[in-house]
Amino acid sequence: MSPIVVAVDGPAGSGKSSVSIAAAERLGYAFLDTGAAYRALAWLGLERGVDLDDADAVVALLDDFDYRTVPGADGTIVHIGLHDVTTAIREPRVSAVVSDVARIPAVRSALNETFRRLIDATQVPGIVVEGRDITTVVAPDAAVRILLTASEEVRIARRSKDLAPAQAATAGQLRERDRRDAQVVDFMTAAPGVTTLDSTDLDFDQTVDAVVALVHERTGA
Ligand SMILES: Nc1ncnc2c1ncn2[C@@H]1O[C@H](COP(=O)(O)OP(=O)(O)OP(=O)(O)O)[C@@H](O)[C@H]1O
Ligand SMILES: Nc1ccn([C@@H]2O[C@H](COP(=O)(O)O)[C@@H](O)[C@H]2O)c(=O)n1
Repeated sequence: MSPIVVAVDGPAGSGKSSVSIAAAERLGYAFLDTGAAYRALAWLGLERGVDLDDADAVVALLDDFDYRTVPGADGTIVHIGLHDVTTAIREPRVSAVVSDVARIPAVRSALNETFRRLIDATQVPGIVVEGRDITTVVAPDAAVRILLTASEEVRIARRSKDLAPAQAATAGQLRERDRRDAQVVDFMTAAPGVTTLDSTDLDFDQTVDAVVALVHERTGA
């Protein structure tokens, strides 16, 4: 049977991963972080010294992109081949270039196919899938579609807390990443049928509660 899909989109630092992981756990659902795949491909490009402005060279990386994920206690454990890149793909140097990879249409179609395969293979009743174009492109027919937002100021402040003091200045990087990503997909305005959840004035638990309540309301489960 097809899983219940909860699609969550939103800008950088809006809480998509952390809130989706917690909501999935409460619901007994699986979780899919689509940004991790874009980050892993960008990481591979950096490792290989590929010019990420060269679309053909980036697309060629897909032939050798052995991307694997395993659910971990704090989120998704990401491997490329035998190499654990879970931490490396979150480094500011990857965040700084991931949009270059994500703007390439052939990359988007290939990764979207991967995401749909992973969704179809879900072994539990549902899956929370988060990214930028899940509500609109990857799973537009999802049972629950959410645009998770928060003011830019609050998102930067939350992100600063995640980073080591030496890296705190890079929290502002998310503004530039949003600007570039928004040229490719619209994750700032809710498409028809998508519910906007603004967490600016909500704490973490209140935000998770709101997602879980919406899933119960929409699915009756
Ligand atoms: N409602 C909230 N109140 C306080 N902190 C929150 C809230 N939602 C998320 N956070 C915190 O904000 C930070 C950013 O969240 P998270 O990494 O989940 O965002 P994201 O949208 O997945 O970001 P990115 O797109 O950059 O990967 C985390 O430290 C998370 O715990
Ligand atoms: N559906 C998606 C998901 C992500 N991206 C790109 O990946 C980058 C990293 O995503 P995070 O969720 O980990 O921040 C993001 O900045 C986008 O460039 C995407 O295009 N579509």
